[in-house]
Amino acid sequence: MITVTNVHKRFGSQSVLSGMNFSVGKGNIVGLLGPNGSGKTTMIRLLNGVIKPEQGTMEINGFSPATDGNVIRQMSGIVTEGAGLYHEMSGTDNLLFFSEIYGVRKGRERVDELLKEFDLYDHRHKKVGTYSTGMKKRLALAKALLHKPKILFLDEPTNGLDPDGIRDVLGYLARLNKNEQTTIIICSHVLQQLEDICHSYVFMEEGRVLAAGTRQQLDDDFLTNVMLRVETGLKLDDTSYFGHPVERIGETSLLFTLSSKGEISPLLREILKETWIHSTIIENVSLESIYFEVRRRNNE
Ligand SMILES: Nc1ncnc2c1ncn2[C@@H]1O[C@H](COP(=O)(O)OP(=O)(O)OP(=O)(O)O)[C@@H](O)[C@H]1O
Repeated sequence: MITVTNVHKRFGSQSVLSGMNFSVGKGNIVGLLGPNGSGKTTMIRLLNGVIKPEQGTMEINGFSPATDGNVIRQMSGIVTEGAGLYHEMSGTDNLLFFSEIYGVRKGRERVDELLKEFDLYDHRHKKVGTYSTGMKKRLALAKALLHKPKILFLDEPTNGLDPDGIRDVLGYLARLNKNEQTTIIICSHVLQQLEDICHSYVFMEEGRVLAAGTRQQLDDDFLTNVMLRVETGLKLDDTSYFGHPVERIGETSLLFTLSSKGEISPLLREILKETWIHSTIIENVSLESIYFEVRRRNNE
C-alpha cells in the first residue's frame, strides 16, 4: 500500500536520505525509528508530498506523493511537532476552521465527536494557548483525524507527554487502527513506547534503512543470543549445563546463554527432571536490544 524505493533527498550540500527502501502494508502500524537527525521527519514530509525527492519513487495507494500531493493529503492526516494550531483560538474553533478547509461534511458533529474522544470537550471553549502539552497533542491528533484519513503520519506523537498522556495517545492509536484499519506511520526515537503497538519497524540511521521487519523477523535475524534467566533449585558444578553456558546470578537464579528460542523448552525439560523451576524470563528481548544489535552489526 505504501512503497518507498531508493529515495534520495538532500538539503543544499547535505545528503539527508540516501537510498531509502521500505514498504508498509494496508492497516499496519509501522514504527520509523532512528536517532536525532537520521531523516525520519524528512521521510514523513516526502510521503505527505510537502517536499520532493531528487531520486527514487514513492507510491501510496497507487498515487505518487511527488505528483499527486493533494490526493495524498486528502487520504492522509499528519501530526508534526508544530501541529499548526492557532493558539488564540479555542479548541472548538481550531477544529471547525480546519474542518471547513478540509471540506468535512457535518463538521460540527465530527468536531464534537473528536473533542469527546480526546477528552477535550470540557475545555473546548478555552484558548489553545492555555492548553497543556498533552491537550495540544491530543488536539493536533483530532485535527489530523477530522476527515477520517485512511493513513496517519505521526512525528513523535508522544514527545513532551507524561506517562498517562503517552498511554492515552498510544491507546487511542491502537483502537483507531483496530476499528478503522487506519494505516499509521509513527516516527520516534523512544523505542520502548512503540513495542506494544507497532506491527513492524523500520530502523534508520543517517538516511538509510539498517533493518526492517516485523518483531518476529527482527528477533529471528538479530536476536542471536537468548539470555534466559531461570529461577530454579538447580545446583551447578560447571560453567555450562546441557551444553549451554550458564552463570549463577543469585541464590536460586541462573542466567543461561542460548543460541535460539528453540533451545528454551528442551533446556527447561532437562532442568525439571532434576528439580523445580519457579519462573523464567528472557532478558534481552526488548526492541531496544534488537536496535543496538542492528547498529552494532552495521558498524562492524
Ligand atoms: N528544510 C531543511 N533544510 C535544511 N536541512 C534540513 C531541513 N529539514 C531537515 N534538515 C536536516 O536534515 C537532517 C535530518 O533531519 P530530520 O528532521 O529529517 O531528522 P529526524 O530523524 O526527524 O530527527 P529528529 O529525531 O531530531 O526529529 C538534519 O540534519 C536536519 O538538519
